[in-house]
Amino acid sequence: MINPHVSNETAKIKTVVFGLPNRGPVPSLEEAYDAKSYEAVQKGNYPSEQAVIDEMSAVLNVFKKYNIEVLRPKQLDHYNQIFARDVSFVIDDTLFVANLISDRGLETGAFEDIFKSVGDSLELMEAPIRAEGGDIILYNDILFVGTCKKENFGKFKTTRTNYEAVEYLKSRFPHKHVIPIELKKCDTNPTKGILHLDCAFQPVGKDKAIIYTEGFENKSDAGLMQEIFGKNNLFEITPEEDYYMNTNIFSLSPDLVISERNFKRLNTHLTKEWGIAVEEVPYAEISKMGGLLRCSTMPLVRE
Ligand SMILES: NC(=O)NCCC[C@H](N)C(=O)O
Repeated sequence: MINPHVSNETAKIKTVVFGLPNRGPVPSLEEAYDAKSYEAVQKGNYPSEQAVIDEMSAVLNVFKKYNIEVLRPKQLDHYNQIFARDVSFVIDDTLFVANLISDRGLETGAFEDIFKSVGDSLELMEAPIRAEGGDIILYNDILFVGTCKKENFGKFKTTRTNYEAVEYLKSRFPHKHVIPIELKKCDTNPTKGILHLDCAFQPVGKDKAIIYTEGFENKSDAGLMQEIFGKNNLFEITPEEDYYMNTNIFSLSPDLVISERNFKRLNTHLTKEWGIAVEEVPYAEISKMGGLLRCSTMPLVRE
């Protein structure tokens, strides 16, 4: 029996669910459900099965090095199971089952044993609520929820978390400040839209964050982040860095992260300016499917 517990993005990780290195068949343009996959299909450079296996093995080695307990979903046939983050998410002591986009619907069943392992600490997000873990970002008494302009929900495949989810989480966690962040959306051009909130923002350390404010629909949300974290505690990334998903690293503790080896400016800032050690891994191929390190990890227990 596991007692799920996560209240922020950075406390020492004990147990993590890590996606499987199955990328499924290469989708057609019509089947792609995020802009980076769309672009990779269009350009003919969708990652190979072997590249995905190699990149995820490098992350597994880091988990092993730090004695982190790793759980895996059950393997499905011919299905993309890399991005465990979105399938479910822990808020405080409850494991929520996401209500995923239907294109990813089979991923939930593959988590059955993980859901069973938490006993009664399980709760379903049901229609009309739509929510995916990439949009849920915890910062202790603050809960950031990535969403989009109300009139855009359902018009894009990259709209995954709706205002019904925001309202539900407000009532479910009355002691938390639930802050919706509207994201720009575009299904075909990754430079014009943001899939999930963790593709434009993530707290690191104890009081800092990596941020891409150009991905936010409202300028006021950039101001709000400055109020919460303070200007010097925000590392603003460039459009090019966002294209490669620099916000989407994974914290093992407040002073240790796993990051992509090509994120030179970010990794230098983390180590030299913020005293956060970086385990560098190759993950650039996986980024072509619209997710990176946060997206493929789902923390079940942090300290
Ligand atoms: N949290 C995330 O941003 N997850 C990445 C999911 C990528 C996947 N291709 C999707 O569109 O759902």
